[in-house]
This record gives sequence, structure tokens and C-alpha cells, in this order.
Amino acid sequence: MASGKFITFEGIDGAGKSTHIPFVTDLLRQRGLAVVATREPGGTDLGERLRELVLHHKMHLETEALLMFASRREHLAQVIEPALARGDWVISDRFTDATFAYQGGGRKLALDKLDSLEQWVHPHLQPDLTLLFDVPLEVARARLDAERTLDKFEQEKADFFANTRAEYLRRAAQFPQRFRLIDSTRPIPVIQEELRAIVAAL
Ligand SMILES: Nc1ncnc2c1ncn2[C@@H]1O[C@H](COP(=O)(O)OP(=O)(O)OP(=O)(O)O)[C@@H](O)[C@H]1O
Ligand SMILES: Cc1cn([C@H]2C[C@H](O)[C@@H](COP(=O)(O)O)O2)c(=O)[nH]c1=O
Repeated sequence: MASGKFITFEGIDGAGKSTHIPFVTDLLRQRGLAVVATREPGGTDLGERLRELVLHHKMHLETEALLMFASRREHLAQVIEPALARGDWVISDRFTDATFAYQGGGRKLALDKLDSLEQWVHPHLQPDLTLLFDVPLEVARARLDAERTLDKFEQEKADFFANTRAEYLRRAAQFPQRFRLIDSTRPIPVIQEELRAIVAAL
């Protein structure tokens, strides 16, 4: 049976990742592949309830990290692992790199605690490809301000996002075989051409 791949989209809020998920999903489906598009936190009934909590309620930073991994455990069990076992492709709007970037980089939770949670929750699974949409903070902020009511994370200050972005970039350098850094300051059609080439090479 053909084996599906696990692709994750990452970046600070407003970087543009959600804009490109339908495009990549369609590219894969045009090739006849079965694609499951999902997101974190969320992706299951329970995960969506946890999402509502973590995006809108203040809590201790460890509670926040644990809820991210609780949502992920359910997501893996109900959606990601069964899809990959069927041979489907999975596209997830965020995964564990987001916890390292936001709770580790942004909130300064010790990275070894996150390493332990990752080892517990998905010791043998990593994305095959992580697309990191990267923009300067002011670009991301301007995009967000233009369009919606901000959630708890989106209301964070510039320092938080500087640290979040730095942790994403650190992980991209640490795992170069899995990450592709996408310069998301460029026009959408230019980024789409790069994504088309990346998908074609998979
Ligand atoms: N390359 C781009 N050039 C100009 N505007 C863009 C670009 N990419 C995305 N945008 C716009 O920026 C806004 C935020 O984009 P999007 O929702 O995709 O970001 P995101 O990274 O998914 O953010 P979040 O994680 O907060 O959902 C949208 O209005 C989108 O149309
Ligand atoms: C998975 C994950 C997410 N977050 C944060 C990052 C974003 O601010 C929100 C999700 O919103 P989006 O618009 O759907 O991207 O949650 C986090 O802090 N830690 C995580 O592990």
C-alpha cells in the first residue's frame, strides 16, 4: 500500500500558513492522493473543546503545555495515526514544533520538559515535512490587526513573538532534513510556486 506523508504547517500568528493549506491540499488531491487536513490545538471533538480553553482562558504555563499535548494525544489516536495507517496524507495546521515555539520560546517553559512530553506522546512519529512560514513580527501583526478579534496568544506582546519566532528558527536549524523555511513576506502567488515545487519533489 502507498504510504502517506505527514506534513505540518508552522509559523507565528499571521505568518500566512492557513492561507496556503487549501492550496497544498488541492495540489495533493489533484494527484489522486487521499488527504486529511486538520489542525492543532483541535482536530477532534475533545481537542476543539481544549482549543477553546487554551485560546481564551488564562492558565499556568505548564497547564497550557499539558493541554496542548493532551489535545495532541487525542488527535494522534483518533485522526493522525489512523490516517497514516490507511496510507492517507495528513496536513496539520501546527503540531509539536508549535509547543516548543510558543510554550518553550514564547513562555520560557524549560525545553527538557517539552522533550519529555514529546517522548511520552509521540516517541516514534515526526512530520515528514514541516513548512515554516517566516515573517518579521511587524508584518505578522499588521496582517492580524487587519482582519479579526485577537485570541489570547495573538494579544501577546512583541517580545513573546520575537522569542516564539526565534525558537521556530532554532528548530529549523536543528532539524534541517525536515524543515523548509518559507519567506512569507513575498506575494501569495510566488509562495504558491515554491510550494508547488516542494510538493512535486516529495
Ligand atoms: N504572502 C502574503 N501576502 C499578503 N498577505 C498575506 C500573505 N499571506 C497571508 N496573508 C494574509 O494575512 C492574513 C493572515 O494569514 P493567515 O490566516 O494565513 O495566517 P496564519 O499564519 O494562519 O495565522 P494564525 O496562525 O493566527 O491563524 C490573512 O488576511 C491573509 O490573507
Ligand atoms: C499547537 C499549538 C498552538 N499554540 C497556539 C498558536 C496559536 O496562537 C494558537 C492556534 O491558533 P491558529 O490560529 O489556529 O494557529 O495556539 C500554542 O501555543 N501551542 C501549541 O502547541
